[in-house]
Amino acid sequence: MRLRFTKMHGLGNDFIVIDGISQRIRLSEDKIRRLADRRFGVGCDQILLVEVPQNPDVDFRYRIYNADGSEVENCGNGARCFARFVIERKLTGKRDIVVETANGIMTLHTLDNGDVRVNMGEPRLTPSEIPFTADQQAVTYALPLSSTTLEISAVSMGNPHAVALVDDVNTAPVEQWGPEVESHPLFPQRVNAGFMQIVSRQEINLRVYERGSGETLACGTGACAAVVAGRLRNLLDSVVKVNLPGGSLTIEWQGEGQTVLMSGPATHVFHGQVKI
Ligand SMILES: N[C@H](CCC[C@H](N)C(=O)O)C(=O)O
Repeated sequence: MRLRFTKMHGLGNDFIVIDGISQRIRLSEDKIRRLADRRFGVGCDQILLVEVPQNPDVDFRYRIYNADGSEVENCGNGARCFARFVIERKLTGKRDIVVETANGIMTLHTLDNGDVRVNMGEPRLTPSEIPFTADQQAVTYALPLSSTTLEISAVSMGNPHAVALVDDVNTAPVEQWGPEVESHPLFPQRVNAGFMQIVSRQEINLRVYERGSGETLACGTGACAAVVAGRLRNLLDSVVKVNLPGGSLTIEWQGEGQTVLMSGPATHVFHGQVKI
């Protein structure tokens, strides 16, 4: 079949967005991997598949797939791109768009400057919710790797994140540590691995080796998880500029019991069709 899609990105974290309402499609893991392949396919970090909402109180529903074909619960950069997608296709005239993903319901707010602000919900910190194997909840945990032991925070933004502090993101061995953390046995559903450098109490540098996609130029849920981890360690204030290789996001978290707000850009690249 010929599949219509829209290519988009959030700070270089790139997506194939598919309208699964006007075109009936079943995405097998193999089809996802072929579409996401940067040489044999279109190429992307994740695929967003728009579906008819199950819940009458939401405007849209979409599913999220990593490049390796795994379906996931949440995607921060994808949420911003989704808002841009439905606005550009005139599927809504709303400034506040209520969407449903596997993680639950989120509100996407379009800002006057073209950016999108997403209420990412409350972070989950109990090991069973992440999921992470630990005797009890703690601010940090020791995570043994083959050549070192990392001190990580474990945070769920609907999807699991391990966040480690590094002195300099540019010299941190992300290529070596990332894959080991991603598939560490203490994370039964694997994990996104964030490497955070504290610049000040209002700014961090961050690299993320994403579960199912490898290192990306930006990770929205990873930026949220890093700020939560930094605040729990009393290293950050409530509004933080997060510098990722692809650009910067603003993350706000007032503390436990509060939701995390993420603001940043979403970019349309091109419309396309592909035979699958
Ligand atoms: N790789 C992530 C999903 C995409 C998250 C990221 N692209 C974002 O912007 O939050 C996971 O397996 O949980």
